[in-house]
Amino acid sequence: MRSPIFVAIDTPDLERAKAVAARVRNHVGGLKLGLEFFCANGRQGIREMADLGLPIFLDLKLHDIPNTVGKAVQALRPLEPAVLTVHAAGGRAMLEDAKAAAPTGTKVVAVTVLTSLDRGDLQAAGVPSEPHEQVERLTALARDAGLDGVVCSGNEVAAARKLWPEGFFVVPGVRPADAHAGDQKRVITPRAALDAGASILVIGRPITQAKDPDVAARAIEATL
Ligand SMILES: O=C(O)c1cc(=O)[nH]c(=O)n1[C@@H]1O[C@H](COP(=O)(O)O)[C@@H](O)[C@H]1O
Repeated sequence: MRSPIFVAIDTPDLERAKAVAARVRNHVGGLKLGLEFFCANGRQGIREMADLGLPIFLDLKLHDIPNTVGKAVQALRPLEPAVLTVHAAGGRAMLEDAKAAAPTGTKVVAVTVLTSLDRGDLQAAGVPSEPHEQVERLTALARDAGLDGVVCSGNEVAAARKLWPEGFFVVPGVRPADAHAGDQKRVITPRAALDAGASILVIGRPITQAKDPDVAARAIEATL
């Protein structure tokens, strides 16, 4: 079976991205490319990474009015990513337009509450809820809008899956027991995330910043 690990290749440097991906390709299930990579390398860069033969998770976290997001997703159609992200907070109409514009084979998933945020950050933004309440609320919104799944932390994925048993659950903020959390506030180990119901795990720095990314990916895989 393919590994549930999608490695987050967060770099603007195409050659470095290719080198890291080539090192870890046998121990991960796919490549996640985000804003940093896309702003520097665009659609051509995504195509070059797709040539390595692994599924591509295009993490652009689109969040705008429905028309703009729908047109942006249309512009991305030729890339046929395996997974594409939008922000659930964009609202139901935006989520529906994103899904309608995506290729049939693309899973459109909605980011609920970023794993870098905690209760205090939500309060400061005017959201008077605990992260898990807000994740549940936005998971129900994404489900009702016809999306394929959501992104949430491993702390909430069990509750979110209860609301949406057939949903596709992406869990970032994943840290092996001895790793630094860095800017992530809601973290979980890879094993615990899978046990709680994650469909795939997004793991970046614990692999990409390791002295040997392949060894790091293998060590994480061995814990699953
Ligand atoms: O959508 C995401 O992938 C995402 C959502 C979220 O809530 N938190 C989050 O960290 N991510 C992404 O997951 C990756 C995490 O990277 P590391 O913290 O280095 O493992 C980054 O590429 C983030 O952009």
